[in-house]
Amino acid sequence: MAVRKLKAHHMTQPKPLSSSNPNLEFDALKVEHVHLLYANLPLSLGANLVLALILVYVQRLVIDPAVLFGWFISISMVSLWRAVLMVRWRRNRKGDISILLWRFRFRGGVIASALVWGVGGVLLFPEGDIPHQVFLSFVLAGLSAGAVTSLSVDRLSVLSFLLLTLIPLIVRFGMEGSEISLAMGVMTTLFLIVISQNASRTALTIHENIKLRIEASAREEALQEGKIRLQQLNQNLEQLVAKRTSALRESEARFRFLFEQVAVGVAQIDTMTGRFVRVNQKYADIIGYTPTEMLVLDFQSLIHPDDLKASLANVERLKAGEIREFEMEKRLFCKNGRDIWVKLTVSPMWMRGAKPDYHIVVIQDITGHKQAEEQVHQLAFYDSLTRLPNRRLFLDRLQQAQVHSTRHKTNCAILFIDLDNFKTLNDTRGHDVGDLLLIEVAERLRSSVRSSDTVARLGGDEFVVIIEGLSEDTVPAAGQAKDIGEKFLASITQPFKLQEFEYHGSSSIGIRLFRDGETSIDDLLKHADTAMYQAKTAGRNTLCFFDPSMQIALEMRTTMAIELRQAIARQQFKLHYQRQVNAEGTVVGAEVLLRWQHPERGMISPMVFIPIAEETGLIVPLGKWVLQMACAQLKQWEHDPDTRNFQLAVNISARQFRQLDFVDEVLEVLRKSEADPLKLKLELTESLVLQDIVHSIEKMEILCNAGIRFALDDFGTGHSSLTYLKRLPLEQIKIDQSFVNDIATDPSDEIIVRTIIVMSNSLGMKVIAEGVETEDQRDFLARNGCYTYQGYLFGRPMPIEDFQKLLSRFQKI
Ligand SMILES: Nc1nc2c(ncn2[C@@H]2O[C@H](COP(=O)(O)O[C@H]3[C@@H](O)[C@H](n4cnc5c(=O)[nH]c(N)nc54)O[C@@H]3COP(=O)(O)O)[C@@H](O)[C@H]2O)c(=O)[nH]1
Repeated sequence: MAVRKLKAHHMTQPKPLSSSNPNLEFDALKVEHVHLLYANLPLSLGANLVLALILVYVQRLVIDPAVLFGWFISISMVSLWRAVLMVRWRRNRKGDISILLWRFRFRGGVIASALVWGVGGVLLFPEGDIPHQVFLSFVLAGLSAGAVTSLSVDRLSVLSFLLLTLIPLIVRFGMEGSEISLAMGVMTTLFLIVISQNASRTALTIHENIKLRIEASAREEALQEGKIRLQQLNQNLEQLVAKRTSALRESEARFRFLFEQVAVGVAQIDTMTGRFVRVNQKYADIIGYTPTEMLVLDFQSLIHPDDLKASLANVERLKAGEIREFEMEKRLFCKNGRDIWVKLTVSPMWMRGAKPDYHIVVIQDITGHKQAEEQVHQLAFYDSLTRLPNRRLFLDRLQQAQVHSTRHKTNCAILFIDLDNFKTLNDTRGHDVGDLLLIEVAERLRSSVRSSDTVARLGGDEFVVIIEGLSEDTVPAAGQAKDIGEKFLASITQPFKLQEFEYHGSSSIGIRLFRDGETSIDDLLKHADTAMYQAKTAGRNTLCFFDPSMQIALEMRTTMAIELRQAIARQQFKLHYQRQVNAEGTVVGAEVLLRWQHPERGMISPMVFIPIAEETGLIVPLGKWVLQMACAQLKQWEHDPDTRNFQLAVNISARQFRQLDFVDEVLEVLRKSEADPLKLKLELTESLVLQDIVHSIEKMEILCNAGIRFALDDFGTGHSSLTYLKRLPLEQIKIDQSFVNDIATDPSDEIIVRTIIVMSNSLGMKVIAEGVETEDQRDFLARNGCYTYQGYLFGRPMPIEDFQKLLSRFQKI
């Protein structure tokens, strides 16, 4: 019987059955027991009544009818009660009455019935009438045997029935006292024992059977339930999958609709290949391709080169997870080759791993905005006629130039340019022609400067130019500014073709040099304007500096440059020789130093004229002359045993060294003079060598191979570095006099000098100190390993005659 059915008999709250739950199993057992008991009851009651009737009928002859009647009524009442019980069980078994109560009631009925039968075994026992006694025994034994079958489901019921039914009979047989009665009693007792045992065993067997059945049912039930649950789960799962699939389809449809209908361009790009994976129509339309054409393109190839770096940097940051998305404005190339401005947003899309698999790119064509912006910018910052920056932008650039000059310590200049007689042209030829002149002047100014310089129009015929990155020193910077100003003057004096007529114009230029932020930009502009008016007053077509001393210095410079040129031809240059001595004070050589003997101004320092000679290029012939003189002197010294081993140091300027034929020229001078190259020492400065280290080394090595020696002049004042020092073919390092000056007083100079000496020694280079003026300085240098000196302590630079005279007088000091 299925457990589900068993549960129906259970009058308590139905509970799920499980073989693993012993309580539930026990409940089910009881239910089954009670059910079987009541199920067997109709037959049992029927048999009871039939047997009672037969018994009463057979015993009527030997037992008092009243007893018989009374007993029969009793058994009938008991049977009736049990029948009622059975009917109620059938009706009410699903009610709320405990199964134990039903079992109790049943047992009550059994006991009552057994008691009546047991009483019957005494009352209906005919004394001395063996056949009727046997019959009675037979009925009761039969009844007991029947009870074993119908009651053995419940051991208590069956045993109590057997005991209560048979024991009175056994007692009665015993009371009879006859041999046969006693034998019958013994036999009935044996029967009782045997049948009780059987009943017990049957009860056990039935119990086990039911238990097995229940367990099997429970297992089957559990299996069935599992199956049902699985089916339900499966069903739920299918429903869920169906729901999700439909949601996904819906979302996909929505996405596709959005992707296609959205008013911006959307594309999906493979992060690995940079290729377009999916492109909506709008995207393709913006850049003039079809979506299919775009699938063979990679995103990078469409980006304008100017925006590529910034774009790739953003993509890298996105890939690295540094940013969640980025937005930028950039240019993309269209299919027709033109570029457009787009506002672009890129966000990552993950499918598999930690790194994004795709990028979603959204673009909006903002070319129109950009053009409008550009127009607004042009109107705000540019002069509409000449397209030059206007006053606003000029002031901004001027501010930037100030910052730049402060940071880099370079000079800048403002050139204020005003066209001469512009008003007359305007009045006579009309504004259109005037405008044409302004446009043309703007173009000429623009083409005369570097793109980094600013040419602006302030209004009318006033132009301003900002020149940045001029020399650090004021006078050379002024010279550079003047050169540019003169270029402008010359350019504007070139004829202009204005419509059909040729116009000859000129301009006046005011120059204001500036170096840091001390002067306000308004003042700078005013100063340049003032200088321009000075130029106008000076007769136009000219330029003026705001600072008159600058003008004077420049003029002097110009004069000196002219005079320098003449000085070579007029042989106004002389060479002075300054001795170089060793630790013992013995002269080991000299440095040649150029002097300009000016007929009016007297002796001019090389500090003054060498920079001008450099600027004008005159240093090249001048330097060659110095070299020729030095080599001739060396050749001469060869004849004297006292001077034969002298080395002569010659200063080489940067411009001279940079000449393409410098090496050939030096070798040529040496060859012609027949001087010993080993005695010639060329002094190069650190900055000169570092300007172009590769070519410097190249040239030095060729000359070195020819026997010429090199010394590094002014060492310590530049960017001294071991790395380059090791690469240079140097014989000697010259400690700059600025360090020597203060070695006694400045501890840091002391350290620098010591370091230079140690470094030179470790690199296997000789070291010489220049500017040695005191014995203390010499002693300090000697103590620290420098044994060659040059300076006023040993002798000032002097003409060769004095040098020779002194040589013969004091070989030692
Ligand atoms: N390219 C060339 N440059 C040259 C040449 N001749 C000179 N110069 C360079 O001009 C700079 C100034 O030279 P000068 O005025 O001659 O000064 C030199 C010495 O007079 C001076 N000196 C020497 N000893 C002392 C001293 O004890 N005290 C002191 N205050 N000054 C002293 O030092 C100058 C030597 O400098 P250096 O060349 O670095 O050894 C100078 O830079 C010259 O290089 C030339 O023909 N060509």
